[in-house]
Amino acid sequence: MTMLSRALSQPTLELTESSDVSPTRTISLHPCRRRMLSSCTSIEIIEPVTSYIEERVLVINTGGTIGMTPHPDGLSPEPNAFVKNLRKLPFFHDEKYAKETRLSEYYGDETLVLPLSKDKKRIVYTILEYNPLLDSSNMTTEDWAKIGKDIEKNYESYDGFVVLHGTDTMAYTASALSFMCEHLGKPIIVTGSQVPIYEMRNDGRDNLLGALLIAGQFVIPEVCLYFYNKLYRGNRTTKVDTESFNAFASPNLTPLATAEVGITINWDTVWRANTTAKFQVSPELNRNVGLLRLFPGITTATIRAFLQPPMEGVVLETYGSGNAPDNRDDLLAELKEATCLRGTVSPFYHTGTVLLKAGLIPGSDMTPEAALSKLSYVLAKKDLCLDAKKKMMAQNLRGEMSAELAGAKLCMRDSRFIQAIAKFLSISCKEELEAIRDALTPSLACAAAKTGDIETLEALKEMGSNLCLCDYDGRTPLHVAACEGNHKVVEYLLGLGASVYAKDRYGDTPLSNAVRFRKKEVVKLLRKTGAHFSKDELDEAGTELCCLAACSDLVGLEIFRLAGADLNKPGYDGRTAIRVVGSRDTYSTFK
Ligand SMILES: NC(=O)C[C@H](N)C(=O)O
Repeated sequence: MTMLSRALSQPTLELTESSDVSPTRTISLHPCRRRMLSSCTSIEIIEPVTSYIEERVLVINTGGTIGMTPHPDGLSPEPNAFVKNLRKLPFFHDEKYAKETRLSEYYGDETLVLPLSKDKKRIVYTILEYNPLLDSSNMTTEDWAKIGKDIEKNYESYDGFVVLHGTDTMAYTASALSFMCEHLGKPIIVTGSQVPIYEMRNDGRDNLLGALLIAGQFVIPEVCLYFYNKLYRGNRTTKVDTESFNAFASPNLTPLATAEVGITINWDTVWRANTTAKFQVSPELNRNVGLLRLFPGITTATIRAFLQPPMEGVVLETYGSGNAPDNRDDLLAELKEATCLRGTVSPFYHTGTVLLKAGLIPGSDMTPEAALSKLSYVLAKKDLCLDAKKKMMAQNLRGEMSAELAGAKLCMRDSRFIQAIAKFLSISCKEELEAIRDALTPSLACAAAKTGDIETLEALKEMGSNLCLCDYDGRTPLHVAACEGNHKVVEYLLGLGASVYAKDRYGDTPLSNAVRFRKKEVVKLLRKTGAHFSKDELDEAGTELCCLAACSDLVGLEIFRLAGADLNKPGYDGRTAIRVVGSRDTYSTFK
């Protein structure tokens, strides 16, 4: 039997399952094999291609030095050159795999594939190039909104997003995107370079490769900035150097990841939205905002002029830890008149408290870029009154400022269980204790999720463990709870920011698990949180729906429908599930 005829015969072999309690049996063709089958016109022998998990990344190329070439007036972006050039570089495109799996026929010429990663994943990436490509100094809030809307439009088709961008205003764009992208569950990584990727010595290749590998392999639900082997939270960054490859700093937050011999993710630092709402983009931004930096001798006339309409909000950059002159009543009176936000605050000095008394909102340790874009985002919220907007400004929305430590937290070192293991293994240093914690707690949490034991999950959380982490098989407590249909546990984990996009080693998400085990209520809950089938699962659904229809498995069909599958999607032979049913009674029940 050829690979093709074996694959085609599977649907009929799998048609028999239809009970309410047993899992839905589905045929899972690897994306590359499905591509090969879909482009076949006649039966032919297909050489086996080893199946690895494919992850899809959308690269939005907005411009910047990374894709610039020299022109008489200096460097400027070169249109329609980027993909062509990457295609020629073997570490950016595996031509052999692409040919064998008919990548271009399926996804188009703008899609390339990286060589197999160390973690045995294939990153298939599509480049969406903007026209015109921009030097980032020319970017406006409209460009930020366009990026946001494109991500929203393509959100369900990709596992992660990379935004290629100039470095000059990259920290502003990353900050703005972090606020505009509400309830984000997938990585968005902004990157670029100091030297064009076309030059012999450049930083663009490393930056792009690192960003692609992280966006394709790790579910970091944040807008990040990747530069010079470090992944930062985007709204914590600022450009600090125009000459060095190490152009960005994150002054008040350690990197989320470092890419050295291996890629190490600092999961404890990753920000997770504690919401169970679906991803959406709020592209509206208020442009009547400003950034005013205090300097010795600033006049009240300058401040007054700055605060004139149409100005609706101002970020005040102060001295040191949030100080301003306390001997300048004229200046304080001007500020009192306005509603401002200042960059950082410490009630340590009298010169610091005067601004609080003048009614300004403390900005904690936000960067000016983050404070300004946050203000612009918050002021654009039409349905909020001024007080609500002020409150929102003081809240930590996307990890843009350091949270106050809410009392001493029980840590792993206090756990008798871990202590006993540490003693047994003669371990005492913090790093080793944390390594034990990280190795053991995902499995313990999965076990608790299986039995619906929220108390144990809570205890593990109290001990400092991250309930969103996966075990040795890539399975998270959410996967397990979804399989078991433990609705309460699923709700609890989603509330802690567990990712509905986490994939286990077989490429399964909590949603595909809930569908397989027919956990209808969990499917509904996961969908409410934004979970969706991947493009490949949707493409494959037609055949699976036909299988279910052939044995009148209404429960299975209903679960697929709830999970977002289109009942009109044709199967491998062009027939839809509705045609397969053939009986009016059955048809009317699931129409
Ligand atoms: N390195 C760079 O990308 C600088 C360039 N002027 C830009 O911001 O687009």
